Parts: sequence; C-alpha cells; structure tokens
Amino acid sequence: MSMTKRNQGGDFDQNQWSFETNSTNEYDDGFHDAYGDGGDERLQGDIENTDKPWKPLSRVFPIKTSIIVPYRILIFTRLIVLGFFLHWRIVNPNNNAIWLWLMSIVCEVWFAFSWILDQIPKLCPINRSTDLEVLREKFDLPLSSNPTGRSDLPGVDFFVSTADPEKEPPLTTANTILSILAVDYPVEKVACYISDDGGALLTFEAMAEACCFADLWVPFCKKHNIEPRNPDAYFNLKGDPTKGKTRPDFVKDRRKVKREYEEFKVRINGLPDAIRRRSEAFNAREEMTLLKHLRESGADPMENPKVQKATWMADGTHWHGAWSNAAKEHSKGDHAGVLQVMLKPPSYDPITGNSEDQLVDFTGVDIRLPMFVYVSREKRPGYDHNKKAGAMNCLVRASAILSNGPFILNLDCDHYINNCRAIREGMCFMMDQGGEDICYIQFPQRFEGIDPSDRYANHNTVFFDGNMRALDGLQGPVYVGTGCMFRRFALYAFDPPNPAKMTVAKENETQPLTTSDFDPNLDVNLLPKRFGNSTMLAESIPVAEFQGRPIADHPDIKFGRPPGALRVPRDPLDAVTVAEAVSVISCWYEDKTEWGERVGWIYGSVTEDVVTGFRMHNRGWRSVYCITKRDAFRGSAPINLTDRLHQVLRWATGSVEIFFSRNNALLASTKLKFLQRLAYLNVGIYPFTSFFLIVYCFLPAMSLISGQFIVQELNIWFLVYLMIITFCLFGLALLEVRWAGIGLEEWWRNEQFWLISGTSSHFAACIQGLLKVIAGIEISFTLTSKSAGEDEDDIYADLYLVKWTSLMIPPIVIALVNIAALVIAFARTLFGSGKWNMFIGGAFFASWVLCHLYPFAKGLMGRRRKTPTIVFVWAGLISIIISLLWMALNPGGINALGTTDTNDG
Ligand SMILES: O=c1ccn([C@@H]2O[C@H](COP(=O)(O)OP(=O)(O)O[C@H]3O[C@H](CO)[C@@H](O)[C@H](O)[C@H]3O)[C@@H](O)[C@H]2O)c(=O)[nH]1
Ligand SMILES: [Mn+2]
Repeated sequence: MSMTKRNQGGDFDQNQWSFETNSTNEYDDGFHDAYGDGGDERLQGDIENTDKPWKPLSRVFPIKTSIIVPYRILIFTRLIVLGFFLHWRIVNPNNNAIWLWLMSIVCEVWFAFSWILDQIPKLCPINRSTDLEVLREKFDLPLSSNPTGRSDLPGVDFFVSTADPEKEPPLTTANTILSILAVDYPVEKVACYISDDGGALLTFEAMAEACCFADLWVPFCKKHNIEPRNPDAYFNLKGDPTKGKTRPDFVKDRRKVKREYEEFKVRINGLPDAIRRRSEAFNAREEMTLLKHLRESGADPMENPKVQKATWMADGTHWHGAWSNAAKEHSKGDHAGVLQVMLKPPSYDPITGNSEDQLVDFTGVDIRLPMFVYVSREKRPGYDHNKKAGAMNCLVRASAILSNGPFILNLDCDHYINNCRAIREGMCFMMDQGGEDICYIQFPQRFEGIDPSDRYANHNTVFFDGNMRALDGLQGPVYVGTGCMFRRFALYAFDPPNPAKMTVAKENETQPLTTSDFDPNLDVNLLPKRFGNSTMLAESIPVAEFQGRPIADHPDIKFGRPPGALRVPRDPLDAVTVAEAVSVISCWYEDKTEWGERVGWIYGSVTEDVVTGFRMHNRGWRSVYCITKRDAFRGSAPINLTDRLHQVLRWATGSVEIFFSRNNALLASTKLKFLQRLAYLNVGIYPFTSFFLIVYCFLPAMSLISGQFIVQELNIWFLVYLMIITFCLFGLALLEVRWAGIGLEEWWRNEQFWLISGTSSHFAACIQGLLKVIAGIEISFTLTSKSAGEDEDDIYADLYLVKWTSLMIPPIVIALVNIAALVIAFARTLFGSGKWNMFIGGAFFASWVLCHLYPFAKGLMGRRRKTPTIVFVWAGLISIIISLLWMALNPGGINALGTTDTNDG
C-alpha cells in the first residue's frame, strides 16, 4: 500500500522531528525575485545570527525564453495535431487490409502515449550554479562563532562498490579510491568505505597497496594542485603537464611520483600471482602437517580431507573472505564478513610534512589522509544478498557506527572524482538556505574511453543533459546509481522536515539544543523494528540529522559549539565499536527489519537506484541536479555491442520489475508531483514499447510485399497531419539540443540506439520481467566488464569484438526482412505494376527502419567484416520462415512477380 498510510502508522515520522528553519517556500519566492532583479537585497537581513548579510550559495537559471517558449508551443501543437491524426486514422480504416490498419493504429496509439510520457515532463528544464567562494566564507574562514579556524563543513562518507576483481580490475578500483582520498574537502570530515562483494583477498590487498601509495599521492596532489586526482587518468593526460604549475620543483616531483606510480601498478598487477603462489605453498604445508598428524594418531591417511581451499594473507593467517583456486572454484556466496579500518581517522588539525621522511619535499603541505575502511559483508547460502542495494545498506550501517557522516556519496568502482571540488559544489545546495528538504544531489554520469563516434549512444547525453535537467525543474533528477550525494537522514526513510512545524519550533527556541534533548519524542523502543538491533546505530541517527542541516540552522555556527564536536561520538578503532560494525554487516542483521523495504537502498529491482530515489521523492523530498563546469566524476561504459545490449537489458528488466511492484508510479503518494509521477511512470513503462516497435518495424516490409499501405488512399488530411507531427518532432529535437547543450549528432545516435535496444534488449526485458512475475524466476545482476585500459595501441579493440547473443536476433530479422521486401517490391514494380508512388511510400518507411539499424549492422561486421556464420544462418532461416508464413497466410498478396495486385482497389 502507499507509503503515506504506513507513515501515519509508524511512530517516528515527520512530526517527531523538530526543526527550526524558515519556510522553504518563502525562501524560494524571495530567491527567484531576487535573481530576476539581479540583486540580493530582498534576501539580506533575513537571517539573524550571522556575521554578514546573507548570500545565496546556489542559484537557479531559467532556460532562455527564445528557446523554451517555442519549445513549449511545439509540444502543445504536436499534442493537438497528434489527436487529430489518430482520430482521422481511426475513423478511416483501410478496408483492403484491415489487419495492416489495425496493427499500425494500435502501435501508433501506443507511440503517442509513450511520447507524451517522455515529453510532458520536459516542459520546464532549468540550470543551476553554485558559489564556492561563498561556501568558503561561510564554512572555512574563522568566524566569530568559530574562532579555531577549523572547517565547519559537514562530514561526508564515500561509498565505493565493487563485486568481482576479474570484471572490475583492482587497479581501476584503487585509482578511484586514490581520487577520493585526495579530494579537496577537510580531511577530518572525509571517510571512505569500499564494499567488496567478491570478498576477494586480491581486492583487499590492492586497497592496502593504494593506502601506501596514497601517502605520496595525496600530498603531491595538494602541493601542486593536481587535477584529476586519479593517478592513472592524470598520467595519461595529453598536453603539457607543467601548464599552470608555478612551483619550481613540480617537474622533479612529478617525475618521482610517476615512477612510484609505475611501481605501484606493477605491484597491483602482480598481486593475483603472489596470492596464488602464497596460498598454494601454505595449503601444501598445511596438508603436510595434517598428514603427519593423521599418521601419528594412527588414522588412515587415505581419509585425509584435502586442505586446498583456503586463501592466505601475507602474514600467514587465513583470509576470512571468499577463497578461490586455480580451478576457478570459489566461495563468493559463502564467507564471513570482513571489516578492516585501513586508514585510521586523522587528527583534527593539519600535520605538515617535511623534506626528510618522504620522497618528495612536503614542507608546509598537509600530509594527513582521510579514514578508509574495507568492508566485505558476510554472505551465506540461503540468504538473499540483494545485489548492490544489499551491499550499500551494509555500508550505511557500518559507516553510521564508525564515522556517521551526515552526507553519503556513492560511486561505482570505475567512477572516479574528476573534479576535486565537486563535493563542495554539492554542499552549496545542501547547506543553502531552504536546502533541508533535499534528499540527494545527483551529478551527471560522464564517460571515458568511448569510441569517438559513440556508436551505441554510451554517453547518453539526451538523458543526462535533457531529461535530467528537465526533472531538475520538477521534483528533481532520478538517482542513477553513481555520482550521487545523499542526505543520510533521507536514506533512513524519514519524511522531509515539515515547514509548519519548523516555524513553530523557531518561536519556541530559547536555548541551544543538544543531541539528547534534540528529539524527546523519538521512541527508542521502535527503532529496532525499523533499523535492527544495534544501539550504536540508533544513537547515531539524530546526530546525522542534526549535522546535515543547512547553514542557517547549523548548530555549531549558531551556538558557538566547537565545530564537529558531535561528529564521531565514538573511537572507531575501539574494539567494541569495531565489533558492532562487524555485527551490522552480518547476513542476518536485516531479518525482521525494514532495511531494503523502506530504509536505505530499496530491494527488488536490478535498477535499485531508480527505486531508491523514487521512494524519497514519494515522501516529499526533492533532489537537485548538479552539472559542474569540469565533470565531477568520470567512469567507464561498455563500448562493445553485446555488453552494451546486456547493460540496457538489465536496466530495462529493472524497470519492468518496478512496474510490477508496489513502486509503480501509479501507486505513488500525493507528495509525488504530477509531472514527476509521469516521468517515473515512463521509467517503468518504456520497455513495453518494444512490443509495438517490433511490430511497427515489420510493417514497411509487409506493406511492400503486399502492395498495401496502412491507409487506403493518401488523403490530403493524412498527409498534412503527418507532416505537422513530423516537423514538430524535428523542431523539438532542434530546440532540445539547444537547451540541453548537446549536438544533433548525439540526438540522432540516441534515436538509432533507441530502435536497436527497443527491438532487442527491451523486448527480452519484458519477457524476463513477465517470467519473474508469473513463474517467480529471479533476475541476476550481470556485471559490466570494465577494461583496465592496459592496451594502449588499441583502446577501442572492444568495439570491434563480435560476441554472439540471442538479443541480436530481432534486429537482424527486422533488417533482413526489410531488405528482402525492398528487393521484391522493387522487382515487382519494375517488371510489372509500375506503381512507383506505392513503392516509394513503402520504401521510404523501410529505409527509415534500416537507417536506425545502421550502427547495429556495423557492430555485427566487427573489424574485418568477420561475422560469425551462425548469425547469417539464423537470420536467413528466420526470414525464410517469415516469408513462407506470409505467403501461406496471404496468398493474394504475392501473385508471382510481375502480375498486378488483385487486392488493389
Ligand atoms: O551484487 C552486486 C552487483 C553489483 N555491484 C556493484 O554495482 C555497480 C554497478 O555495476 P555495473 O555492472 O557497472 O553496472 P552499470 O550498468 O554500469 O551501472 C549502473 O546501473 C546499475 C543498476 O543497474 C547501478 O547499480 C549502477 O550504480 C549504475 O552505475 C558496480 O560498482 C558493482 O561493483 C555490487 O556491489 N554488488
Ligand atoms: Mn558501470
């Protein structure tokens, strides 16, 4: 049932938490006016208790009127003409070929519906900007209330997920971690967590190596202001590295660090071998001891249980995570939980380096490193581990106990920080006045290593610069799984602060709040039911809420508290604390709790990201899209056709799962705004378009072969309507690429890939989804392989790799059938009927389909036009079957070549 109902039932939702901020709405109005007038006067003096007049940390820019107004007019025009068109089509059936007419009309109605779902939420896109200077003034400069000069920024916990060192090279992950450890944010406010779902010693040791290298890398980045702070990306930069570097020792330092990085790489790449050899040796020794023991005790040595399954750590102890051996056996799904604080929390005040201890002279440079924790949750057979969502929830709990950052930044292992100030930009929204109801800040996903022509629309710019910008003007962008900064409190399934309640609280406010009197109404007895049995976790919740509040209410500033006084209530190295953190990553911890159901990342869909964001919007939170000038994060994407089709298949399957779950947008609460709801509905429904799309792609061929068309005769109205809706579509595309700031080429690639994936992956996704609903067949999470970027002469080798997948069958068949129909119809017209206008109509639509499939055909060709014969055999067979079927069912349609069509009117 809807979540509102449940909230009222629960005892600790919105009304239980008191807030004392100004009303968000008041602020928003003031803000827009102020911006419109080009002045901030109206906002000045709004805030008492601050040293300086109020300056906004972020701004909203509307899209230029000259673009957005015609854009909206076109949408409405097309909407109306589409109505007329469909009406005309329905009242004018083609009596010569009712089947053709019916098929086409059903598809057209669906396309119109799905176009509306996609288009209407794009009515009000916006742009935003942030002011890092103001953020620095407010949080990083000594204020009268903060005489120590320590930064007053809130803590951020970084979560990185990895699942399989074979598909996700540890070197890539290590580089991501290094980019986080070197982020431009107060060191003592950063904690980094890696979740290793593979439970692999390889990943563990790679992380330990990264920590060692970080001692050199992080201060080097700070000393010379390096960007990006992912060493691999940095050393692969083209262009002059000395550009903009002022210090005379830069070249020398860089050379040294580069050499060290090369050695680091060698060590990481040597790890698999080292671990294997070490484990073989230890296992052999253990076997010997055991044999000796058996012999001494007089037992039969033939009954010796072989000990060859352990993986050994360098210090000669068993690795408690997953073991694996040369025969590719492993215990990924059955191992203990491992939690290791690899870098302990730093001191509050900077520690500067010197010229002696380090390879590089770090005199005057802060050499502290942020806290870093390796986590591999416990896994046992018989428990559903809920894929990435399950992994993230373990990190949420472990981090609540160890560092409890009020904000959480989530990154996939291959997405690194490319702009070291990105977190600060996100904070400009979260900490701005009126930011208390923001649940997350989503940054766009940007990719590297994609072929220059972006054959399979991997950059996805239509989505990231179009759709997401548009959602930003509604309730906010959807969460897309990586590059997203959450408010921890929102992840805990609480409602956003209630403006009415906030005003009341403000009036009553007489003395400083403390953690204990912050929420007297919170019923501690109810917490275990929702969050599980950890008391430390329960205690950390109000603290996180408190510290995540926007600046105007920031308790530290307001009441002159020493900054960060509440941040880490415990010593994360204390044995009791660590034991508690280990207990919350056990596989039974979530039993009979609301984790994954309401709390944290939501389970039940392979696109856990979309559902998780949806649940927050559904509670009335809003999110913000933060596009930074320099890309905030960068990641990798599959450039191989097969991998790409499988990735899209997973996303579409996740959508179908959502559609058939209680997270369907149709069942959402009234707190979800109308257009936002349409957008979410679209996310759940788009895969179903594939049924209609596949049918529609065969229509040109059917029409060419049968000599019939979807309409009986080419009526003037039909043509006029068709022209208007087509031109409106082009006009919309032209304006959309303008406000989204993308190229027309990218838009076209997106259209092409829409048809390719629509006829293959989306179709398979619907089938899979239906199988899950009907037969309960579970859907697995197929990881996308990430290349380590080793092969430098041939970085796009993957693009040309042809790997057969049955997903390719429908597009191949569509292409072949359309080509065959073109040839047949051409021959027939040439030698017989001479009705070229009929032919040209059909040929136009067939070519339209074929144009879309062009990148797909290229993908099948590989580099040397080597396509597996099976592709042709299959496709040939299927097109023959279809043609035969066609002739059997509709003998009138194909009167041998050269004769006139009998059906023709
Ligand atoms: O059981 C699992 C499965 C996956 N992952 C992690 O999930 C991330 C995403 O996997 P990937 O194969 O790279 O999927 P993509 O399609 O590239 O990822 C997008 O789509 C996913 C949803 O399908 C989201 O989870 C991702 O965050 C989002 O970037 C990776 O870091 C994995 O290590 C786990 O931690 N545990
Ligand atoms: Mn990925």
